[in-house]
Amino acid sequence: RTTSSQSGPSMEEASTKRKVTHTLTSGYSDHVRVPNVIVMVGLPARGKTYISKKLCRYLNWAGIKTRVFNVGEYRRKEETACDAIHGANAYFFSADNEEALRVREESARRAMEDLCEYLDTSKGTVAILDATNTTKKRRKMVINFCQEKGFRCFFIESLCDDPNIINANVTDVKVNSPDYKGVMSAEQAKDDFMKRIENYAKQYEPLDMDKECHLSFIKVINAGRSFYVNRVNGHAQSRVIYYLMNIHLLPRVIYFTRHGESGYNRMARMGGDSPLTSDGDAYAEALELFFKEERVQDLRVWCSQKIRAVQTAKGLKGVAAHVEYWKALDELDAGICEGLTYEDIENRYPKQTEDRRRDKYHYRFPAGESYEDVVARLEPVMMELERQVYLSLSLSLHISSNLLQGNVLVVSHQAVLRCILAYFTDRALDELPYIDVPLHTLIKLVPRAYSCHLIFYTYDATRGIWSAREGTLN
Ligand SMILES: O=c1[nH]cnc2c1c(-c1ccc(Cl)cc1)cn2-c1ccccc1
Repeated sequence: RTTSSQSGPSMEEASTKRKVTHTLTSGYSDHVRVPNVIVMVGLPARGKTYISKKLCRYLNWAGIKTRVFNVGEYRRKEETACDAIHGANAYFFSADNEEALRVREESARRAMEDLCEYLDTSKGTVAILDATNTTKKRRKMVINFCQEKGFRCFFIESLCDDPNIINANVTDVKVNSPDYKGVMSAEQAKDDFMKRIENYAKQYEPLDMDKECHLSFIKVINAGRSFYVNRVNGHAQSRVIYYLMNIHLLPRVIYFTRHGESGYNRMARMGGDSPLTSDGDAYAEALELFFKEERVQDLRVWCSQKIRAVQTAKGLKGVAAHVEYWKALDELDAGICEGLTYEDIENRYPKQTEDRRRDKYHYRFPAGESYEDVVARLEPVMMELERQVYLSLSLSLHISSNLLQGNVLVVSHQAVLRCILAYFTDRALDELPYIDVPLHTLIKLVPRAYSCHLIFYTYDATRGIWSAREGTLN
């Protein structure tokens, strides 16, 4: 049985033939998993791919298996197959180019086929159809397809008339797109792309608040400055809306570090609440110097409530605008294994050790937590991280641009930072518990359009010097 939040079942609800079954995941979120198709709507350069990729990364991190189906990529495959480079020619996207229309129809069909296979074989719960879908005719086709299959349909339309944002998009993303790379100069590519937008604009029918009011959709206006929401259905859709209302466009820097070395680290004991060693203290001092020199404006420090983390952040009161302590940032609770060495655990609890080795992400310590539990309790932190600059973005639109620097330093623990970094780097959940997060290493994360840039600063306590490297997480 599917429930609908608004009065009476909506059209696609009534026709949903698929019997909804409860799929108990790891007992944490036994939500009803109706396959959802999220359908992007909007002109080119409205951030549809940006939203699709970011949403996909967030839902997977939250344990909701999701995949993006980008029709442009199918078209490019089609073009390579027939050895053409239509994409680098705005005329390809005009409505009166018969041959082009056929290629585009074919690519949309292939994308829908793969999307259907993904949901039908339960590889995933949410599929995101990343395409313009700018006419009622096209949207009707998608709705009929979903009805036949018993998939729930949810539209995300991105409307944007702010030239600054569109320019940022075309400059950041479009000029580097495979359509243009190596085919023409950035200037020509930008020009051609603006013509491509024109071609779509002629046929564009925005989601009609009256004639399409039976559909479930959200209109995002000007990169999240305002929203219009219609007929939200079920768990996945409400998570999507909650997330969209917290993400923003603005790149800002986020720093991460574990606490300095603690007494328990030195004794190879798990968890506990031990203070820093002398090396740990040296790291805390070096961190203070680092941020004095880095001259980060309006730095906010978010710290766990463990002694070793509080001591690590102690010196930052002078350089940070604000230091706050989150229990949600405390280390994974090892329950009955708290305070034991890894050796003790292997000797005393061989079965637990084997269970953990087999599935480290879902394994929960008796009277303790699993990585999955830590991910769930971190969600408010992630939202606040995203919202943090979002607020200053809206503030800055009325006050001044220097408020944009909503930079945050997170002082936490190995397991917690693995969960947070997996979110930003789109790491698979089964790899998450093995991400390398060494002590005395400050990680600087600079978000980009579709990825993020990482810099690792390692402090050598004996020689008292920092060394930096750019790169990816191991
Ligand atoms: O609304 C847009 N219009 C044009 N461009 C856009 C957006 C958004 C955006 C959309 C919705 C939300 Cl909730 C947040 C951001 C992101 N971008 C983007 C900008 C630069 C590079 C890559 C993507």
